[in-house]
Amino acid sequence: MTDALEEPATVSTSAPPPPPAALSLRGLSKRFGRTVAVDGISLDVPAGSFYGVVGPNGAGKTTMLSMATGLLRPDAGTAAVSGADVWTDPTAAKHAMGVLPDGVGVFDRLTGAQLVTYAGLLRGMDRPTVTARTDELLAALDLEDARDTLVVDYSAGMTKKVSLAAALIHAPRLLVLDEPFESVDPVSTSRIRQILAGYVASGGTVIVSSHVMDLVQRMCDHVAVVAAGRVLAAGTVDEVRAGRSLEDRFVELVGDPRRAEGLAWLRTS
Ligand SMILES: Nc1ncnc2c1ncn2[C@@H]1O[C@H](COP(=O)(O)OP(=O)(O)OP(=O)(O)O)[C@@H](O)[C@H]1O
Repeated sequence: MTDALEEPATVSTSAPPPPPAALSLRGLSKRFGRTVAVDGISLDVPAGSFYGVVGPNGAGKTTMLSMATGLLRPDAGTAAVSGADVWTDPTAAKHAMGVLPDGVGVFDRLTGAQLVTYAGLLRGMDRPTVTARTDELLAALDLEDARDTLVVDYSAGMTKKVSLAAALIHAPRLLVLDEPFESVDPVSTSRIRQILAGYVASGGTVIVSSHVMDLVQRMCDHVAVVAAGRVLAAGTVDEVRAGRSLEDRFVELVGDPRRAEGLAWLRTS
């Protein structure tokens, strides 16, 4: 009797497919009257990245992020969160995402604690979990003393922080934060950076828009430079800055044609 020959183990040589991008934009476009705010933007934000979006005033950052998060319907193009289309599969896409929009009103006749609690209950979370997380978030963002103050009486920075808490409460896998540090004091900025760094280290993805190049260079691992509704450069921070500071590279990419012109009347001597 002969021993049966063992079947050779089959070794697959094909690598597993890469995970879908945390956020994938294809040909996003938006026009307001004659103003082209976003002009066919395509961008992939890798899962697990800390992604900065920078650009001059009026570049189209808020319009792009609003379309990417389902707040503004695009004229053309698509946005998908971990493969779920934001407009045709909004439940799945929005479940995976926490959003801090810029310039969108909050329910400011609620107290800070009520606003964060409301955000958690709206996400279908149970009340004990919402209560515990609300307390933790308000403490982490230094809002404990203001928890029972109406948001309408908050400062701009406090409103930003309570809105961030509302975006975080359901522990989404993707955070989209439009200008999260605007009006926020340095201690709170540092605290928020720590929270976000820990979140990325645990596998979350953060997208932040900011005008503070130094902050983006230190905090983010990827960056996109947007101007006039288009992406001028995108990649890792080191790729985009190409050996210079991000600020120098930004000015080089975006240009500053009016730098030395005019305002002679403002010079006192
Ligand atoms: N609702 C709107 N109606 C008309 N025009 C708009 C509207 N929203 C934005 N725009 C225009 O679209 C362009 C892009 O604006 P957007 O707010 O997206 O820029 P941004 O990069 O976020 O600017 P900033 O850095 O100043 O916040 C600007 O020219 C702006 O005036």
